[in-house]
Amino acid sequence: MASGKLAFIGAGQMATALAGGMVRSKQADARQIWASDPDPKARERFESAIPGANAVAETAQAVIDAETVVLAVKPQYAGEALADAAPAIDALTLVVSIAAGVKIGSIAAALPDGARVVRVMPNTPCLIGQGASAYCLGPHATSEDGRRVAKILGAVGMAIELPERLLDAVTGLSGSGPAYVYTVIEALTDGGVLVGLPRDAALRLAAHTVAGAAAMVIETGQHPAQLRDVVTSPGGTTIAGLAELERGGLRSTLIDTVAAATDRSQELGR
Ligand SMILES: NC(=O)C1=CN([C@@H]2O[C@H](COP(=O)(O)OP(=O)(O)OC[C@H]3O[C@@H](n4cnc5c(N)ncnc54)[C@H](OP(=O)(O)O)[C@@H]3O)[C@@H](O)[C@H]2O)C=CC1
Ligand SMILES: O=C(O)[C@@H]1CCC=N1
Repeated sequence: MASGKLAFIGAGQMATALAGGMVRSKQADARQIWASDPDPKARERFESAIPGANAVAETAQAVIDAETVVLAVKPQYAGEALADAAPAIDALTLVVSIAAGVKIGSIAAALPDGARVVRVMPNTPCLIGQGASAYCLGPHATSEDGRRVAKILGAVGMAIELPERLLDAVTGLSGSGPAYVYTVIEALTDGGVLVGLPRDAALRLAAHTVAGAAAMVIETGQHPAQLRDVVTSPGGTTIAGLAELERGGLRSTLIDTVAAATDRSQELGR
């Protein structure tokens, strides 16, 4: 990946997040990055977010001679995007799909026999090197392809390899997860405003509280319940807040949220 053309089909949010993260982490040279997108505004945004990168209307132009092709269109457009790319794909091309729900089998079926396919589910914090991704190798992808993908994803956050049957669950948890957490941060901020904090102070306190708590889980390796107990003084403020949180059903709502998003990912793959 340090050398070689990298082509994104679709120059939207996720292509921009991944390409931007890779350039920032020096995993890719911006001039080697190409993207195709029918939307001129998306092309403009991609090129201005990643100075030196090339965004074009035609997929054939973006993918020709690419070492790695990343399918980064909405799942509904995957078929047509792959049809445009297929003539330029051969055994030398590594095809990485980030499309939610779209199975390796259906990607491979749209490409020449023997295509090397890796399915990935990243998330938007890849843009700032804090992504959480999972990936799965297709039948013709090599262990070197696996190392390459792990290196790319590792440069923009953490990544784990999982069997393909679990990638819809990953989509429901970490792929979509940033949106849940933004909602939590926004709601905490509103709570702060309700009790008298200026909005900007409340937002900063809420976001850093979420970031700090997540870092505690990651860095201490302690169970979240143990860490919560340390915050929760007998007869204190936290237990008063937690009692209300349980009455509101946050825990079961979040469980149902992940399950609903996983179901939707499965539907997109049918
Ligand atoms: N957003 C996220 O947090 C995550 C998204 N994903 C997956 O990444 C993929 C991209 O999502 P996201 O970046 O959010 O979507 P976006 O809509 O931001 O980007 C997709 C882009 O692809 C363009 N496009 C449509 N058809 C084609 C085509 N045939 N050839 C080339 N470009 C095309 C779209 O143009 P137009 O708008 O005109 O249709 C759009 O600009 C999806 O499959 C999604 O499931 C995975 C993980 C996280
Ligand atoms: O909402 C979606 O479908 C995509 C997939 C994961 C995050 N965003």
